[in-house]
Amino acid sequence: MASSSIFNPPSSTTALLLRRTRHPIHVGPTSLRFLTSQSAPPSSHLVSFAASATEASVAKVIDGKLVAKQIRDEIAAEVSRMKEAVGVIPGLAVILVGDRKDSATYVRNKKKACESVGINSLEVNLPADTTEEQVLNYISGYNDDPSVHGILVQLPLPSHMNEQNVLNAVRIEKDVDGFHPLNIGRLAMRGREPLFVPCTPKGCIELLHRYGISIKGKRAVVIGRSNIVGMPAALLLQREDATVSVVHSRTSNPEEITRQADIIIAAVGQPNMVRGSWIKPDAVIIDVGINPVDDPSSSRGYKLVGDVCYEEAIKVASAITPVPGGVGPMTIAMLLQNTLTSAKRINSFQ
Ligand SMILES: Nc1nc(=O)c2c([nH]1)NC[C@@H]1CN(c3ccc(C(=O)N[C@@H](CCC(=O)O)C(=O)O)cc3)C=[N+]21
Repeated sequence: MASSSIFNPPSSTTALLLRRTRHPIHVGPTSLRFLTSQSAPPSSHLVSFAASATEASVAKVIDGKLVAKQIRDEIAAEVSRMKEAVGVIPGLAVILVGDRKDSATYVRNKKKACESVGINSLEVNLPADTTEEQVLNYISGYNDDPSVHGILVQLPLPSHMNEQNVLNAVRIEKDVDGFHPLNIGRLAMRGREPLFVPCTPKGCIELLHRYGISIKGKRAVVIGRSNIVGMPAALLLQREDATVSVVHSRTSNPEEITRQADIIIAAVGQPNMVRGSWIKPDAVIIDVGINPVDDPSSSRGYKLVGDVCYEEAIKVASAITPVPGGVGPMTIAMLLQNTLTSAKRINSFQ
């Protein structure tokens, strides 16, 4: 498998990152797969440890929580630099309609994340029976508010609302979710640049970059074709010169197609759907799914699992994102990054 390893030698940033992660790995022209061991052996033992490698190996865990923290630190430094230089503090407005518990949790996490980097957050919570017109009024107010650089309408919206109308109303210069059709259109076109890229797919690609995993020329399979993850993820991978297939609910042979992938991005919302048998040895797996499943042993009564069967995948893949602690924290970090980018652009600050 060494010759088909999709890893490149890491940049210095990556090397730093890898050193701080749980598993020591040898990075270089050969494969990154290494021995089964959840706990890292001391580095001085690594050689003999690796030399005895014969059978079972386990994927490297891609630590989204750690990378997200690094990115938040970088953003915090930029936010204070901008504040000192031009006196502007980036502002993010979040509109939440209805009382879905998961949405409320996400919005709370976004607010906390804003605070942690010095971004101002404005939040409006509207009852489920709010009219579309009222939501449009809020958007229009934030569109015109110079202290707001990003506007996020938490999805899903209540069913009586036309999501398309609402998303189209966000000024493209403040569309930090990257959901405006003009931003998506530019993402799809060669030679064009969107103002913003959707946060979750952007976070997936950022993880690959920061772990030194090359995308160019690789076979990528995206499982799921949603507007917010699957579709933009496929577009982004294609922009990165991958050869991309999209597997969806009407695909007749999803397992066979997925098994050809060097890189898998799973975003379907089906717990443990992708089994070990779907995965080519040494593939890299980015698991976007965040699915609650019953777990009586947990204090919450449930636990979160991905779209990929982690226990099986970790034995086959070369690297994998965990759930939680993988893509989720990256989504929020990319939202903060988009908000900072927006504030810089609006104020012509480099
Ligand atoms: N307009 C809009 N933009 C969004 O970006 C958007 C949205 N609507 N609607 C809902 C989804 C979902 N989403 C998540 C963000 C972070 C975590 C996250 O940080 N999860 C953590 C913690 C999970 C936990 O323990 O609860 C983790 O995976 O480690 C999860 C999910 C953003 N979304």
